[in-house]
Amino acid sequence: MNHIPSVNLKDFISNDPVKKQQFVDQIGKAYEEIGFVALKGHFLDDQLVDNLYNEIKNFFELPLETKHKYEIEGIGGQRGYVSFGKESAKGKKEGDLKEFWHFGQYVDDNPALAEEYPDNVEVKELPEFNKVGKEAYQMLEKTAKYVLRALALYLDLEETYFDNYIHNGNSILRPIHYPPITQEPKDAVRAAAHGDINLITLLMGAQGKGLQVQNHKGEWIDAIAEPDELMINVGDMLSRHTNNKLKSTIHRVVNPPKESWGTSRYSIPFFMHPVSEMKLDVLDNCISETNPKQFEDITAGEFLNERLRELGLIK
Ligand SMILES: O=C(O)CCC(=O)C(=O)O
Ligand SMILES: [Fe+2]
Repeated sequence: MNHIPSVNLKDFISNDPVKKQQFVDQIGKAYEEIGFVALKGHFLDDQLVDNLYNEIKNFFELPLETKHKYEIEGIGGQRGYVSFGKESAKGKKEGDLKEFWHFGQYVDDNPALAEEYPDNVEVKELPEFNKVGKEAYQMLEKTAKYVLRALALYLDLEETYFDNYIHNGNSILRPIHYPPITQEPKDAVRAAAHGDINLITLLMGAQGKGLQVQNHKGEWIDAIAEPDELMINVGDMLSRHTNNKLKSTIHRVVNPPKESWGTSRYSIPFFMHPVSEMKLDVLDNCISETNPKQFEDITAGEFLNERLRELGLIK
């Protein structure tokens, strides 16, 4: 496969059972082969998308000393600002050429969990920043819930199988700024090759060149979305849970050609996580003689901690 298939979530949400089943089959097949789809018909409207880009551009343009105020020690970068070069892909020593922000879950019906998650960080200089971030978070979460319902059906589970695991899940909205490149980057890239940690990722901002996905032949293919599409991929948690029936595909963000070094890239992934207690143990119906169990039993919380350590975000 040398392109990313496109699907429309409206087909799934429609009351037409034929269209609904077609969506399930299309996304399931795409995730068994390339692990990515471009998705139309999501719940983000244009105004919200514009507002979010404005807010995050304004944030990243703040003076470094202001941004540093929002870099919180001791929480593995799980909320607030993470400065340039701090995160490196698993197994790589050079930091990625990016800075980013993390919005986390908004819990209002479970005091114990509200206590467990770090608080979201308020940006004082930008009065609309947190409101817009929260709205985008919740619309992406809603979109992800339907995508997971389709995948549950594809996996012969109850349609609402994931609903309880993702309610109040430990998901993260990560606006990323890849600044202009000002000196020879040597081995450093905007985002080195990696697989995502979480269940699924919904990515805003894949409209320009930069994001590349490795197909099963090992070739890098460009992943470019239409203006109204989100790029949505399988992460390692879902790949483990399905015994790699659904593929968490390695992807990267390459540096632009030298004549475009002066331009920034902004992208905004939403990493859909379940609650920490969810068991990622391989589903029985994904084990067979030809595909024996490939992964040890582990919870989502344990798996996340293991990976944050490998990324250099916790010690
Ligand atoms: O910036 C992008 O387009 C992709 C970023 C990404 O893959 C990630 O943050 O996991
Ligand atoms: Fe990624």
